[in-house]
Amino acid sequence: MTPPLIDGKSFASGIRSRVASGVLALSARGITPGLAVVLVGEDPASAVYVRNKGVQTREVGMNSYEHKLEATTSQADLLALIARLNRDSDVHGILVQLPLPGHIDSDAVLNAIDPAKDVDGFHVINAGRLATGQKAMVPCTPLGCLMMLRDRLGDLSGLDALVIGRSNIVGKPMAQLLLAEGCTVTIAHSRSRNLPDLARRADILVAAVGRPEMVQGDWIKPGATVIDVGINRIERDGKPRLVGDVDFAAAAAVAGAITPVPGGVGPMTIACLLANTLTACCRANGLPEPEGLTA
Ligand SMILES: Nc1nc(=O)c2c([nH]1)NC[C@@H]1CN(c3ccc(C(=O)N[C@@H](CCC(=O)O)C(=O)O)cc3)C=[N+]21
Repeated sequence: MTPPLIDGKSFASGIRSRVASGVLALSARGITPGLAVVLVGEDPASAVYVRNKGVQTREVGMNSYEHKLEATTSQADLLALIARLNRDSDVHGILVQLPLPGHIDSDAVLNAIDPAKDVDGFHVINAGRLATGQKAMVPCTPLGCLMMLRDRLGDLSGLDALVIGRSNIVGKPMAQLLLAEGCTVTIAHSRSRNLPDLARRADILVAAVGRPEMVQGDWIKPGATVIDVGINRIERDGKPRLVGDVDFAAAAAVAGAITPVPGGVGPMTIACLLANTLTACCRANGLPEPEGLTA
């Protein structure tokens, strides 16, 4: 029996059409949400993301502002650009593509973004708001994972959730969201002991560890919902391939539901970036937030 696949691609397209309706409703008031993306230098992982993003921003009717800076750009120049975008009332969302070059202090840059425009949800204020149950901008990848989990499982309260990965951009905010949903949350990482045993207890398993196919089929509790956040470029049989952090074929034989890579979490991340930009724009204009697009 093949388990139900969670089709992130079609889920994301549903989110985008709801964002597009929200954008259309704003146009009656003469408001167009604007998203500014700042890229410093060139990183291959970032290139994947940026390729799809500009197109999709315009597709939902938003303005897209792209700022491409040299890899040698100084931190002061980058901070000056962010200050300008913070003041620009046409810009409702600001995303600074990570990773930044080594000579730049990422935390200083992320914390310079106006928290109200922080559509990535990486500002320490937004992390703190999320952790304390206050209205925050929620990081896009965990938000997309939560939407898919709610859609699949309905009420998540009381379920055992394992998050593998402790990054600020996925693992930690994912754990906060699941905790807020009433899950019993375990946060593990690549060096955790007894990872297979922890995994076997999990009704919800979120893999965001960045190790190709690390999660094995026999780690999966039968019927569990598996969310694979990993996007790893590997070579197999001499061909470049994109794989997740989960051994998909083996896990799919046991899981109740599973996200593929590609076509799972990735497309949802971009859709949630657009959702967050719409949310930020509504908040900035004192309008009610779009329903079903926030945490
Ligand atoms: N400030 C910041 N915020 C981010 O959210 C951010 C970032 N920096 N830096 C880079 C990573 C990477 N990332 C991806 C999002 C979607 C896909 C995606 O849509 N992937 C497709 C596959 C595309 C392909 O075929 O190569 C999929 O999974 O189906 C990939 C990667 C966001 N990131």
